[in-house]
Amino acid sequence: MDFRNPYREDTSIQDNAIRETNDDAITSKFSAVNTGYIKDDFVKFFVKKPARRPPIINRGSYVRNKQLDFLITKFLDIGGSDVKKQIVSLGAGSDTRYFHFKSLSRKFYKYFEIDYPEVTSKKVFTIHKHKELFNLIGSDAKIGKGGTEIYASDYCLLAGDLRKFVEVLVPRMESNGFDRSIPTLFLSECVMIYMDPEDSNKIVEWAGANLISTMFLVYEQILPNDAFGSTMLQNLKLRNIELRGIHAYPNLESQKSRFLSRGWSHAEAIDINEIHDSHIDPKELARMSKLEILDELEEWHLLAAHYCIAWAYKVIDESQKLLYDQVRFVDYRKKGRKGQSC
Ligand SMILES: C[S@@+](CC[C@H](N)C(=O)[O-])C[C@H]1O[C@@H](n2cnc3c(N)ncnc32)[C@H](O)[C@@H]1O
Repeated sequence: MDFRNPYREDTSIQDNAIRETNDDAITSKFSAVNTGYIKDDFVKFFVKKPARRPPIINRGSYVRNKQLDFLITKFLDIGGSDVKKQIVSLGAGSDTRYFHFKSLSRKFYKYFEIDYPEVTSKKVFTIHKHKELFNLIGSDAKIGKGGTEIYASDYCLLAGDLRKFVEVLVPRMESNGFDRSIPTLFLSECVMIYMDPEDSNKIVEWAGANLISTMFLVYEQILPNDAFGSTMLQNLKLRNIELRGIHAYPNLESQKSRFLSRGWSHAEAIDINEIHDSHIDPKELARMSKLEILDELEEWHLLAAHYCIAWAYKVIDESQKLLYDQVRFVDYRKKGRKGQSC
Protein backbone atom coordinates (compact mmCIF):
# COMPACT_ATOMS: atom_id res chain seq x y z
CA MET A 1 0.00 0.00 0.00
CA ASP A 2 1.15 3.52 -0.73
CA PHE A 3 0.75 5.70 2.38
CA ARG A 4 2.21 8.83 0.81
CA ASN A 5 0.04 11.87 1.18
CA PRO A 6 -0.53 13.19 -2.37
CA TYR A 7 -1.12 16.71 -1.06
CA ARG A 8 2.18 16.76 0.82
CA GLU A 9 3.99 15.64 -2.32
CA ASP A 10 2.21 18.33 -4.26
CA THR A 11 3.40 20.92 -1.72
CA SER A 12 7.03 19.86 -2.06
CA ILE A 13 6.79 20.00 -5.87
CA GLN A 14 5.46 23.54 -5.53
CA ASP A 15 8.14 24.49 -3.00
CA ASN A 16 10.80 23.27 -5.43
CA ALA A 17 9.30 25.29 -8.24
CA ILE A 18 9.27 28.37 -5.99
CA ARG A 19 12.93 27.85 -5.10
CA GLU A 20 13.73 27.72 -8.82
CA THR A 21 12.26 31.21 -9.32
CA ASN A 22 15.49 32.40 -7.71
CA ASP A 23 17.38 31.35 -10.85
CA ASP A 24 15.00 33.42 -12.98
CA ALA A 25 15.50 36.45 -10.75
CA ILE A 26 19.31 36.37 -10.82
CA THR A 27 19.45 35.57 -14.56
CA SER A 28 17.27 38.61 -15.29
CA LYS A 29 19.39 40.82 -13.08
CA PHE A 30 22.54 39.58 -14.80
CA SER A 31 21.01 40.31 -18.20
CA ALA A 32 20.29 43.90 -17.09
CA VAL A 33 23.84 44.24 -15.73
CA ASN A 34 25.40 42.82 -18.90
CA THR A 35 23.35 45.04 -21.18
CA GLY A 36 24.45 48.11 -19.21
CA TYR A 37 21.20 48.98 -17.40
CA ILE A 38 22.47 48.49 -13.87
CA LYS A 39 25.84 48.18 -12.20
CA ASP A 40 26.56 45.29 -9.88
CA ASP A 41 29.91 43.54 -9.71
CA PHE A 42 28.65 40.51 -7.81
CA VAL A 43 25.69 39.09 -9.77
CA LYS A 44 28.06 37.26 -12.14
CA PHE A 45 29.18 34.92 -9.36
CA PHE A 46 25.63 33.57 -8.82
CA VAL A 47 24.42 33.02 -12.38
CA LYS A 48 24.33 29.44 -13.59
CA LYS A 49 23.24 29.92 -17.20
CA PRO A 50 23.54 33.48 -18.49
CA ALA A 51 20.78 34.47 -20.93
CA ARG A 52 19.94 37.75 -22.59
CA ARG A 53 16.45 38.93 -21.70
CA PRO A 54 14.23 41.00 -24.03
CA PRO A 55 14.29 44.81 -23.67
CA ILE A 56 11.01 44.97 -21.69
CA ILE A 57 12.41 42.57 -19.07
CA ASN A 58 15.71 44.47 -18.86
CA ARG A 59 13.85 47.76 -18.46
CA GLY A 60 11.67 46.20 -15.74
CA SER A 61 14.77 44.88 -13.94
CA TYR A 62 16.26 48.36 -14.07
CA VAL A 63 13.18 50.04 -12.53
CA ARG A 64 12.84 47.32 -9.87
CA ASN A 65 16.49 47.38 -8.80
CA LYS A 66 17.11 51.08 -9.02
CA GLN A 67 14.03 52.05 -7.08
CA LEU A 68 14.33 49.37 -4.39
CA ASP A 69 17.95 50.41 -3.89
CA PHE A 70 16.84 54.04 -3.76
CA LEU A 71 14.27 53.37 -1.01
CA ILE A 72 16.71 51.19 0.94
CA THR A 73 19.32 53.96 0.75
CA LYS A 74 16.75 56.46 2.02
CA PHE A 75 15.99 54.13 4.93
CA LEU A 76 19.70 53.76 5.73
CA ASP A 77 19.99 57.58 5.73
CA ILE A 78 17.20 58.07 8.31
CA GLY A 79 18.63 60.03 11.25
CA GLY A 80 22.10 59.88 9.65
CA SER A 81 24.21 56.93 8.59
CA ASP A 82 25.64 56.54 12.14
CA VAL A 83 22.25 55.45 13.54
CA LYS A 84 22.29 51.64 13.89
CA LYS A 85 19.96 49.91 11.40
CA GLN A 86 19.24 46.36 10.37
CA ILE A 87 17.76 44.80 7.24
CA VAL A 88 15.88 41.51 6.98
CA SER A 89 15.76 40.21 3.41
CA LEU A 90 12.97 37.60 3.27
CA GLY A 91 13.51 34.91 0.61
CA ALA A 92 16.77 36.61 -0.33
CA GLY A 93 17.76 33.91 -2.82
CA SER A 94 20.93 34.92 -4.68
CA ASP A 95 20.33 38.61 -4.12
CA THR A 96 23.62 40.54 -4.14
CA ARG A 97 22.39 43.73 -2.50
CA TYR A 98 24.41 43.24 0.71
CA PHE A 99 27.63 42.95 -1.32
CA HIS A 100 26.74 45.84 -3.60
CA PHE A 101 25.96 48.17 -0.68
CA LYS A 102 29.05 47.06 1.22
CA SER A 103 31.23 47.77 -1.83
CA LEU A 104 29.79 51.30 -1.74
CA SER A 105 30.90 51.55 1.94
CA ARG A 106 27.32 51.44 3.27
CA LYS A 107 27.08 50.37 6.90
CA PHE A 108 24.55 48.05 8.56
CA TYR A 109 24.28 46.95 12.15
CA LYS A 110 23.21 43.63 10.67
CA TYR A 111 21.94 42.43 7.28
CA PHE A 112 19.92 39.22 7.66
CA GLU A 113 19.09 37.03 4.69
CA ILE A 114 16.64 34.14 4.96
CA ASP A 115 15.75 31.43 2.46
CA TYR A 116 15.19 27.69 2.28
CA PRO A 117 18.32 25.61 3.10
CA GLU A 118 18.36 24.28 -0.49
CA VAL A 119 18.92 27.88 -1.63
CA THR A 120 21.17 29.15 1.18
CA SER A 121 23.56 26.17 0.83
CA LYS A 122 24.29 27.25 -2.75
CA LYS A 123 24.77 30.84 -1.62
CA VAL A 124 27.20 29.75 1.11
CA PHE A 125 29.14 27.70 -1.45
CA THR A 126 29.40 30.63 -3.88
CA ILE A 127 30.38 33.13 -1.20
CA HIS A 128 33.02 30.78 0.15
CA LYS A 129 34.42 30.17 -3.33
CA HIS A 130 34.88 33.81 -4.32
CA LYS A 131 37.14 35.99 -2.21
CA GLU A 132 35.54 39.11 -3.73
CA LEU A 133 32.38 38.10 -1.82
CA PHE A 134 33.91 36.52 1.28
CA ASN A 135 36.26 39.47 1.91
CA LEU A 136 33.29 41.87 2.08
CA ILE A 137 31.69 39.77 4.82
CA GLY A 138 34.90 39.87 6.84
CA SER A 139 37.44 37.47 8.24
CA ASP A 140 35.36 36.67 11.36
CA ALA A 141 32.63 35.00 9.24
CA LYS A 142 31.66 31.48 10.29
CA ILE A 143 29.80 28.88 8.29
CA GLY A 144 27.30 26.72 10.18
CA LYS A 145 24.38 24.30 10.08
CA GLY A 146 25.95 21.90 7.60
CA GLY A 147 27.06 24.65 5.22
CA THR A 148 23.65 26.35 4.96
CA GLU A 149 24.28 29.43 7.12
CA ILE A 150 26.82 32.23 7.60
CA TYR A 151 27.31 34.30 10.76
CA ALA A 152 29.46 37.43 10.55
CA SER A 153 29.69 40.78 12.31
CA ASP A 154 27.25 42.62 10.03
CA TYR A 155 25.85 39.75 7.92
CA CYS A 156 23.79 36.70 8.81
CA LEU A 157 22.47 34.17 6.31
CA LEU A 158 19.86 31.87 7.86
CA ALA A 159 18.20 28.76 6.48
CA GLY A 160 14.52 28.33 7.21
CA ASP A 161 10.94 28.38 6.09
CA LEU A 162 9.24 31.77 6.24
CA ARG A 163 5.99 30.00 7.02
CA LYS A 164 7.55 29.48 10.47
CA PHE A 165 8.85 33.02 10.79
CA VAL A 166 7.55 33.87 14.27
CA GLU A 167 8.06 30.51 16.02
CA VAL A 168 11.40 29.48 14.47
CA LEU A 169 13.11 32.28 12.58
CA VAL A 170 12.63 35.18 15.02
CA PRO A 171 14.37 33.28 17.87
CA ARG A 172 17.16 32.30 15.46
CA MET A 173 17.58 35.91 14.32
CA GLU A 174 17.63 37.05 17.95
CA SER A 175 20.30 34.57 18.91
CA ASN A 176 22.31 36.06 16.02
CA GLY A 177 22.05 39.68 17.12
CA PHE A 178 18.66 40.89 15.85
CA ASP A 179 17.76 43.98 17.89
CA ARG A 180 14.08 44.91 18.32
CA SER A 181 14.96 48.43 19.44
CA ILE A 182 16.64 49.74 16.27
CA PRO A 183 15.14 50.77 12.89
CA THR A 184 14.53 47.62 10.87
CA LEU A 185 13.75 47.24 7.18
CA PHE A 186 11.98 44.12 5.90
CA LEU A 187 12.39 43.39 2.21
CA SER A 188 10.10 41.03 0.27
CA GLU A 189 11.16 41.09 -3.37
CA CYS A 190 8.93 38.59 -5.19
CA VAL A 191 8.63 36.45 -2.06
CA MET A 192 5.43 36.93 0.00
CA ILE A 193 3.46 36.58 -3.26
CA TYR A 194 4.36 32.85 -3.19
CA MET A 195 3.08 32.43 0.36
CA ASP A 196 -0.44 31.89 1.66
CA PRO A 197 -1.62 35.28 2.97
CA GLU A 198 -2.21 33.74 6.43
CA ASP A 199 1.54 33.06 6.61
CA SER A 200 2.81 36.31 5.10
CA ASN A 201 0.38 38.34 7.23
CA LYS A 202 1.96 36.89 10.37
CA ILE A 203 5.31 38.42 9.35
CA VAL A 204 3.73 41.84 8.71
CA GLU A 205 1.82 41.65 12.01
CA TRP A 206 4.84 40.53 14.01
CA ALA A 207 7.03 43.32 12.61
CA GLY A 208 4.35 45.95 13.26
CA ALA A 209 3.70 44.76 16.82
CA ASN A 210 7.21 44.05 18.05
CA LEU A 211 9.53 46.70 16.67
CA ILE A 212 9.88 50.30 17.74
CA SER A 213 10.63 51.63 14.28
CA THR A 214 10.21 49.56 11.14
CA MET A 215 9.73 49.77 7.40
CA PHE A 216 8.47 47.12 4.98
CA LEU A 217 9.32 47.09 1.29
CA VAL A 218 7.46 44.83 -1.14
CA TYR A 219 7.96 44.23 -4.87
CA GLU A 220 5.46 41.87 -6.45
CA GLN A 221 2.79 41.13 -9.04
CA ILE A 222 -0.73 42.62 -9.04
CA LEU A 223 -3.86 42.62 -11.24
CA PRO A 224 -4.55 38.86 -11.55
CA ASN A 225 -8.02 39.23 -13.04
CA ASP A 226 -7.55 40.97 -16.39
CA ALA A 227 -6.50 39.14 -19.58
CA PHE A 228 -2.76 39.74 -19.06
CA GLY A 229 -2.99 38.79 -15.38
CA SER A 230 -4.84 35.53 -15.96
CA THR A 231 -2.38 34.53 -18.72
CA MET A 232 0.47 35.32 -16.31
CA LEU A 233 -1.09 33.01 -13.67
CA GLN A 234 -1.75 30.25 -16.22
CA ASN A 235 1.84 30.37 -17.51
CA LEU A 236 3.17 30.09 -13.97
CA LYS A 237 0.80 27.23 -13.19
CA LEU A 238 2.33 25.27 -16.07
CA ARG A 239 5.57 25.48 -14.08
CA ASN A 240 3.80 24.43 -10.82
CA ILE A 241 4.07 27.96 -9.49
CA GLU A 242 1.13 29.54 -7.74
CA LEU A 243 1.00 33.21 -6.73
CA ARG A 244 -0.79 32.39 -3.49
CA GLY A 245 -0.87 35.96 -2.26
CA ILE A 246 -2.09 37.75 -5.37
CA HIS A 247 -5.82 37.39 -4.76
CA ALA A 248 -5.56 38.81 -1.24
CA TYR A 249 -3.52 41.81 -2.49
CA PRO A 250 -4.60 42.22 -6.13
CA ASN A 251 -4.15 45.99 -6.59
CA LEU A 252 -2.44 49.09 -5.25
CA GLU A 253 -5.21 49.84 -2.72
CA SER A 254 -5.04 46.39 -1.15
CA GLN A 255 -1.24 46.51 -1.13
CA LYS A 256 -1.54 49.57 1.09
CA SER A 257 -4.35 48.23 3.25
CA ARG A 258 -2.30 45.07 3.96
CA PHE A 259 -0.31 47.40 6.25
CA LEU A 260 -2.80 50.10 7.23
CA SER A 261 -5.43 47.57 8.41
CA ARG A 262 -2.75 46.09 10.69
CA GLY A 263 -1.97 49.35 12.45
CA TRP A 264 1.02 50.50 10.38
CA SER A 265 1.49 54.27 10.42
CA HIS A 266 1.73 54.92 6.66
CA ALA A 267 1.70 52.95 3.39
CA GLU A 268 2.20 53.67 -0.30
CA ALA A 269 1.99 51.54 -3.44
CA ILE A 270 2.94 52.45 -7.02
CA ASP A 271 3.02 50.36 -10.16
CA ILE A 272 6.09 50.10 -12.39
CA ASN A 273 4.50 52.23 -15.15
CA GLU A 274 4.03 55.12 -12.76
CA ILE A 275 7.53 54.73 -11.37
CA HIS A 276 9.04 54.57 -14.86
CA ASP A 277 7.14 57.59 -16.17
CA SER A 278 7.36 59.86 -13.10
CA HIS A 279 10.18 58.77 -10.86
CA ILE A 280 13.08 57.88 -13.13
CA ASP A 281 15.52 60.62 -13.98
CA PRO A 282 14.93 61.63 -17.64
CA LYS A 283 18.71 61.46 -18.14
CA GLU A 284 18.55 57.79 -17.21
CA LEU A 285 15.65 57.21 -19.64
CA ALA A 286 17.74 58.82 -22.41
CA ARG A 287 20.75 56.68 -21.46
CA MET A 288 18.65 53.48 -21.56
CA SER A 289 17.15 54.31 -24.92
CA LYS A 290 20.69 54.09 -26.34
CA LEU A 291 21.32 50.63 -24.85
CA GLU A 292 18.62 48.89 -26.88
CA ILE A 293 15.35 49.82 -28.54
CA LEU A 294 12.19 49.41 -26.49
CA ASP A 295 9.72 49.09 -29.34
CA GLU A 296 7.20 46.70 -27.75
CA LEU A 297 5.58 49.64 -25.99
CA GLU A 298 2.12 48.11 -25.60
CA GLU A 299 3.60 44.97 -24.05
CA TRP A 300 5.84 47.06 -21.80
CA HIS A 301 2.89 49.06 -20.43
CA LEU A 302 0.91 45.87 -19.79
CA LEU A 303 3.80 44.15 -18.06
CA ALA A 304 4.70 47.21 -16.01
CA ALA A 305 1.08 47.62 -14.85
CA HIS A 306 1.22 44.14 -13.31
CA TYR A 307 4.12 44.79 -10.92
CA CYS A 308 4.29 47.21 -8.03
CA ILE A 309 6.47 48.50 -5.26
CA ALA A 310 4.72 49.03 -1.92
CA TRP A 311 6.27 50.37 1.25
CA ALA A 312 5.02 51.08 4.72
CA TYR A 313 6.40 52.21 8.03
CA LYS A 314 5.35 51.85 11.64
CA VAL A 315 6.80 53.96 14.44
CA ILE A 316 5.97 54.14 18.13
CA ASP A 317 7.45 57.61 18.56
CA GLU A 318 5.33 60.01 16.46
CA SER A 319 8.28 62.38 15.95
CA GLN A 320 9.96 59.65 13.86
CA LYS A 321 7.22 59.99 11.24
CA LEU A 322 8.91 63.06 9.81
CA LEU A 323 12.07 61.03 9.24
CA TYR A 324 10.23 58.20 7.48
CA ASP A 325 8.22 60.65 5.36
CA GLN A 326 11.50 61.43 3.61
CA VAL A 327 11.55 57.88 2.26
CA ARG A 328 9.89 58.66 -1.04
CA PHE A 329 10.69 58.70 -4.73
CA VAL A 330 11.85 61.84 -6.51
CA ASP A 331 8.97 63.19 -8.63
CA TYR A 332 10.61 64.23 -11.91
CA ARG A 333 7.31 65.46 -13.38
CA LYS A 334 6.91 67.98 -10.56
CA LYS A 335 10.57 68.88 -10.89
CA GLY A 336 10.05 69.52 -14.60
CA ARG A 337 6.95 71.62 -13.97
CA LYS A 338 8.75 73.68 -11.35
CA GLY A 339 11.62 74.24 -13.77
CA GLN A 340 9.26 75.45 -16.51
CA SER A 341 7.42 77.91 -14.27
CA CYS A 342 10.65 79.67 -13.24
C1 LIG B 1 11.71 35.00 -7.07
S1 LIG B 1 12.89 34.52 -5.87
C2 LIG B 1 13.41 36.11 -5.32
C3 LIG B 1 14.78 36.13 -4.73
C4 LIG B 1 15.24 37.52 -4.28
N1 LIG B 1 14.34 38.08 -3.31
C5 LIG B 1 15.37 38.43 -5.49
O1 LIG B 1 14.47 39.24 -5.74
O2 LIG B 1 16.38 38.35 -6.19
C6 LIG B 1 11.89 33.96 -4.50
C7 LIG B 1 12.71 33.44 -3.34
O3 LIG B 1 11.85 33.31 -2.19
C8 LIG B 1 12.18 32.11 -1.51
N2 LIG B 1 11.01 31.67 -0.73
C9 LIG B 1 9.72 31.61 -1.13
N3 LIG B 1 8.96 31.11 -0.15
C10 LIG B 1 9.77 30.88 0.91
C11 LIG B 1 9.57 30.35 2.22
N4 LIG B 1 8.37 29.96 2.63
N5 LIG B 1 10.64 30.25 3.03
C12 LIG B 1 11.88 30.62 2.61
N6 LIG B 1 12.13 31.13 1.40
C13 LIG B 1 11.09 31.24 0.54
C14 LIG B 1 12.53 31.14 -2.66
O4 LIG B 1 13.27 30.04 -2.23
C15 LIG B 1 13.31 32.05 -3.61
O5 LIG B 1 14.68 32.07 -3.34
